Amino acid sequence: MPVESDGDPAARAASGTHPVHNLWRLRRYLRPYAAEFAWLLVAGLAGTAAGIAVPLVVQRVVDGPIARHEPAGLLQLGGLALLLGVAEAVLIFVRRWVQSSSAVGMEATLRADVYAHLQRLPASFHDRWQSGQLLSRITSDLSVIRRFLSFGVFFLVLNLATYVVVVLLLIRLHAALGLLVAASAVPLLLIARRFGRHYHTASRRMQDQQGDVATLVEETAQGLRTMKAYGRGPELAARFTAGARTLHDTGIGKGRLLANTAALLDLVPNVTLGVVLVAGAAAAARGVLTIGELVAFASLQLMLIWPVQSLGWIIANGQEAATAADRIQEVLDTPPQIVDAPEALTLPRDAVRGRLRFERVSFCYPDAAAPVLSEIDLTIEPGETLALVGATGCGKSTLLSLVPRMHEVTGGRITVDGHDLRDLRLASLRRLVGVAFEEPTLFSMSVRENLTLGRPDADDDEIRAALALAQADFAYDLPWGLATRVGEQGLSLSGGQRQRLALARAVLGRPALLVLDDPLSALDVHTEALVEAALRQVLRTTTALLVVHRPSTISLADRVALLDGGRIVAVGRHSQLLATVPAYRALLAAEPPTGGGEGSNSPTSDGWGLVRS
Ligand SMILES: Nc1ncnc2c1ncn2[C@@H]1O[C@H](COP(=O)(O)OP(=O)(O)OP(=O)(O)O)[C@@H](O)[C@H]1O
Repeated sequence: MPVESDGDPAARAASGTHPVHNLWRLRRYLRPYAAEFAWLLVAGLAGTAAGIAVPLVVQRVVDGPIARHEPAGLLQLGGLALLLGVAEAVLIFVRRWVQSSSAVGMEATLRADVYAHLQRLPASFHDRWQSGQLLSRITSDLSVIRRFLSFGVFFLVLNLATYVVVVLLLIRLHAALGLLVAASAVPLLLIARRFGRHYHTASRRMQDQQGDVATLVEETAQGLRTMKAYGRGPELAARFTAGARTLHDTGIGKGRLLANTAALLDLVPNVTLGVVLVAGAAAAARGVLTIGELVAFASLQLMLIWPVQSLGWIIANGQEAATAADRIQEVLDTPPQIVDAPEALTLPRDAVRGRLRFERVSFCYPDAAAPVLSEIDLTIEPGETLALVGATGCGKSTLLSLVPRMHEVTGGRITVDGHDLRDLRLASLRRLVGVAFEEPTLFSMSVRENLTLGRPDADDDEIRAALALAQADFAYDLPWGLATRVGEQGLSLSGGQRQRLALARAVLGRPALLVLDDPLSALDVHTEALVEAALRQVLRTTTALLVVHRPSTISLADRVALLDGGRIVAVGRHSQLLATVPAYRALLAAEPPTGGGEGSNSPTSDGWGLVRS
C-alpha cells in the first residue's frame, strides 16, 4: 500500500486539506440525480412536518374536546391526527423508494469511472498497488460513500431541520424551557466534534486493513496450488488469522468509540427531558402552562431524541465516507502517464513496413535506484526476427514491454518506420503489435473472446489460421468448441495449452510487429517443433522481437542480441556470436542443449549441441 498518510489527521492538517475535501469533490456524481434528491428532501421534510404537527394536534385535543368533554370535536381532531400519521407513512415510503434507486445509480457511475481509470493507469501503477487494496476500494469504499451520500447527508439535513423547527416551537410554547433545550445543543456539538476527530483515524485504519485482508485472500486463491504443494497452508492461515485479528481489533475499537459516544449523545436529551418534565409539571401546576401544552412540549421534545441519537451514526458514516473518498481519490488522482499525445497518429496496418528501432533507449522502474536498461541501440529491419538473450533478470522482458508501451522509455526513443511510438495513438500501436508475455494470461471468458481480445473484429478464418499456427486446434475439441469458457486465469487448461492460445492471440490478424517472451517454453518437444515450423512462416513477413531462454528457439531468429547489465553487448548472427563472443558461448553453454540452430531455415549443427529439429 503506497499511501497511508491521508489517514493521519496531522498529515492532512499539514497539507491544508479539510477532512471532507475529497468527499466534496465527488459532488458531481450527485448532479444527475439533483431532481431526485430535491424530491427526496421535499418528501422527507413534508413527512417530518406531518410528524411534528401530530403533537400540536394532540395539544388541541387535550386542551379542547378532552378538557371541555366534547366528543364531536375529539373525533374531528383525532381524524386529523390519523390523517397526518398516514401522510407521514406514505411520504416515508416515497422517500425510501427514490433514495435507493438514485444512490445505487450514483455508485454504479462512480465505480465505472474508477474501473476505467484503473485501466488507463500504467503497468507501473499496478506493480506498486496491491490488488486487494484496489478491490476493497472499488467495492466496500464505494458502498460506504453511497450510504453516506444517500442516507447520511439526507438525515443530516432532515435532522437539523427537525431540530431547529422543534426547538423554535418549544421556545414558542415556553420560552425558558425551550431555551434550555436549545442550550443542550452545546454539549452535543462538543461530543460530536471530539468523536469525529478520533473516528476519522480509526476508520482509515480499518479500511486499509480491509484492503490488506482482501489482498491476503486474493493471494491465497491465486497461489493455492503452490501453497498446497509446499504444504504451506498453516502458515498462510496464520498470516490470514493475524490480518483478520488486526482488522477485528480495529473494528472493536471503532465500535466502542461509537458506543461510548452514542451513550453520551443519548444522555443529553434524556437529562434535558427529565428537567423539562419536572419544571413543566411545576409550571402547569402554577397555571403558566396548560396540560395540553405540557403534553405537546414533552411529545415534541421526544421527537428530538432520534435526531440526536442518530448524530453519532451520521458522523461515523460521514467519517467513513470521507476516508473512503480519500482512498478513491488516491486512485483517481493518479494521472495515467501513458496516454495519447494531442496530435497522435493512427497508422493503418497496410501502411506499416515494420522497421523497429531503439535509439539510445534507457528505462528505470519508478523508485528503482538504477536503470534496468541503458543506451539501447538496436534496429530490426522489416520482416526480420531478432532474438534477445541474456542472463535471468538482465532486463529482456522489460525491453519487450516498451514496444507496446506497457512501460514508457525514460530516455531515448523507440520508432516504428521512423515514427516515435509516443506519437502514435495507443489503440493504433496496440493493433500493430502482437504480444505474448512469459506468463500466458487468459481471462474467465470464452476461448473466442480470449483470442480476439485485441482484434474483436477477427473473422472465423483468421481465428482458424491463428489457432493452426499456434498448434492450438485442440480448442475446437473443447466441450463447446471456441465458446467454451476457460476457468479463471485459464487454469482449467494446461500450461502448454494456455501458451498456445496466448500465441494464437498474439499472431491473430498478422500484426506488423510481434513481441514474444519465450513463446515455446511450456511446450513438449514434439509440439514445440510443430509450433516452431508454423511460426517460422509468420516470422518471414513480420518484424519480430523474441526473448529466448532456450537455445532451441534461437533457430527462429535471423540475428541475436546479447543483453548484459542492461546494455546490448553484442549483436549478430548466432554463429558469429558463438565464434566471437565468449559471454554468449558461456550463456548458451549453461542452457541444456535441447536442439535448435542457426538462424537460417536449413538444419545446422554448431558444435554447441544447437541442432535445429
Ligand atoms: N515491475 C517492476 N518493478 C521494479 N523492478 C522490476 C519490475 N519488473 C522487473 N524488475 C526488475 O528489473 C530487472 C529486469 O527484469 P526483467 O523481468 O526484465 O528480466 P528478464 O531478463 O526478463 O528476466 P527473466 O529472464 O528471468 O525473465 C530485474 O532486476 C527485476 O528485479
